[in-house]
Amino acid sequence: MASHKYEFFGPPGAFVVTTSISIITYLTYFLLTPSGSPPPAFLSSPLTYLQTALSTSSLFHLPTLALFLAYFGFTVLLQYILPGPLVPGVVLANGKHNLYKLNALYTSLTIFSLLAGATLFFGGANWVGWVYLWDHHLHLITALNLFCISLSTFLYIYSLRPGPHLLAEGGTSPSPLFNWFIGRELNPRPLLSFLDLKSFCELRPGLTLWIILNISNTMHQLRTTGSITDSMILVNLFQGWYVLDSHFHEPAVLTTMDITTDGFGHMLVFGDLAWLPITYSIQTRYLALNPVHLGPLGVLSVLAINGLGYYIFRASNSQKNLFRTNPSDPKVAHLKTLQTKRGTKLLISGWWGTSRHINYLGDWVMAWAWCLPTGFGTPLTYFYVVYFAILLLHRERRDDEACERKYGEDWGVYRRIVRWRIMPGVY
Ligand SMILES: NC(=O)C1=CN([C@@H]2O[C@H](COP(=O)(O)OP(=O)(O)OC[C@H]3O[C@@H](n4cnc5c(N)ncnc54)[C@H](OP(=O)(O)O)[C@@H]3O)[C@@H](O)[C@H]2O)C=CC1
Ligand SMILES: CC(C)=CCC[C@@H](C)[C@H]1CC=C2C3=C(CC[C@@]21C)[C@@]1(C)CC[C@H](O)C(C)(C)[C@@H]1CC3
Repeated sequence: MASHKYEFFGPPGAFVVTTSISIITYLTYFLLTPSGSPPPAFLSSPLTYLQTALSTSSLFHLPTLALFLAYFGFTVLLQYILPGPLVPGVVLANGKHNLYKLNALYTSLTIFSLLAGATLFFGGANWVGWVYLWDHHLHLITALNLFCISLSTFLYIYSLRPGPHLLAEGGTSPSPLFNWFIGRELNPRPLLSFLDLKSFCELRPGLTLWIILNISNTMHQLRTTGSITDSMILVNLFQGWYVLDSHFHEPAVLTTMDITTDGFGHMLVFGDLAWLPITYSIQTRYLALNPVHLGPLGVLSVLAINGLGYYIFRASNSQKNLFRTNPSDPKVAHLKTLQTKRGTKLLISGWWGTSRHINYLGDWVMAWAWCLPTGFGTPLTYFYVVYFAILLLHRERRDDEACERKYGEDWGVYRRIVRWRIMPGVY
C-alpha cells in the first residue's frame, strides 16, 4: 500500500477534498446574502451563524431532486434524438477508439430556446420556472450532492465487473475510497451504449445548468429591482459565450486529459455536475442580491479583459487542435516543431512556443473579467479566480508529469526550448 504513488495526498486527501467541495457548495448559499457576503452575523460568530442557518432551513426537497433527474434525463434524450456526427476519440491503450456523438451545441440551443419560449409566453421574469429555481436553490444543492454521490458509487461498483473495459491508471490504487474519488473506469458506458457518461457530463448537464442558474439569478434581479444592471448583462454574456464556445468546439474535449487519461469518479462527477454550476454562478447570484452598476468605463475595461483572455484561450487551443488533427493546414504548417521518438510532434513556436500552457493563461485572464463586474464589496465573488489559479497550477503539474511519461527524454528537450510553464517571463 505504501509503495503506491498517489495524487491528491492519497486516501486522506480524497476524503478532505470530497467533504470540502460539498461543504463549499452549501456555503455559497449561506454566505451570499443581501445584508452582506458574508453577513455580519457570520463574521462575528461563524459557527453559531451556520448552526442557526442549518437548523432553520430544510435541506432536502423531493420534487427538486425529481426535477433535476428529469432535466438530466432530458439532456440524455436530446443527445439521442438530435442529429450529430459520430466522431472517433483518441486511440486508447488497447489500440481501439471510442465513437462519440457530437451534438452538444444543438442540445444547449434547444434547452435555451425552450426556456426563452417559456419566459416570453408565460410571465417573463415571473415565469414559475425562474421563481422555482431561485426559491429552491438550497434544495438544488442537496439534490446535486445526492445525485453525484449516488452516480460515483454506481460507477465504482459498475467498474468492478469482469474485463475487458479499460481502467484509468490512477484509479487502481489499493484504496477503494481513493479509487471511488479519482475514478476507476476510463470510459464508462453503462445502460445506454451511445452514452459516454464522462464526456456527456463534462460538457452537457452541468455547463448548461450553470447558464440556466445565471439566467434565473438575472430574472431575480429583474423581479426585485425592475431592471438588469450592466454588470449582470456582462457576466451572463461572458459565461454564456464560454459555454456555447465549448459546445461549438465539442471535438476539442475529446483530447483533454479528463477524457483521455482520468477515470470517471467522484472528483469529475461532482466537478462537472455540482461544483461547476453552483460555484461558477456565484457572481450572478451575488449580483442578484447586490446589484452593481459599472458605467461605460467599467464596461469597456472588463470587455477588453475578457476579449484578451478569450483571444489567448481560443487561439492557442484551436492552434493545437488543428495541429493535432491536420498538421498540413496552412495555418499551422509553417510552425516550428520538435519530432519525438513517440511519433508525434510538439509545437515549439506560435502560441505553444511562448509557454507550455498558454491556454491556461487566457482562461485565467477571462476569470478576472467574470469576477471584476461584481465590484469590490466582497471577496467571495473572487473565489473563482483563486480556485481556478490553484486548479490550473495543479493541472499543469499533472499534465507535465503525464507528458514526461509519454515523451520520456524528448519532454526534457521540449522543456528546455519552451521554458515557461504558464505565464511567459513570470512562471
Ligand atoms: N473552466 C474550467 O474550469 C477549466 C478549463 N480548462 C481549460 O480546458 C482547456 C484544455 O486544457 P487541458 O485538457 O488541461 O490541456 P491542454 O489543452 O493544454 O492539453 C495538454 C496536452 O496537449 C498536448 N501538448 C502539450 N504541449 C504541446 C505542444 N507544444 N504541441 C502540441 N501538443 C502539445 C499534450 O498531449 P499530446 O501530445 O498527447 O497531444 C498535452 O497532454 C484549457 O484551455 C483549460 O484552460 C481546464 C480545466 C478547467
Ligand atoms: C474541485 C473540483 C471538484 C474540481 C473539478 C474540476 C472541474 C470543475 C473541471 C475539470 C476540467 C474541466 C473542464 C471544463 C469545465 C470544468 C472542469 C469540468 C471545460 C468543460 C470548460 C469549457 C472549456 O471550453 C473546456 C471544454 C476546454 C473545459 C474542459 C475541462
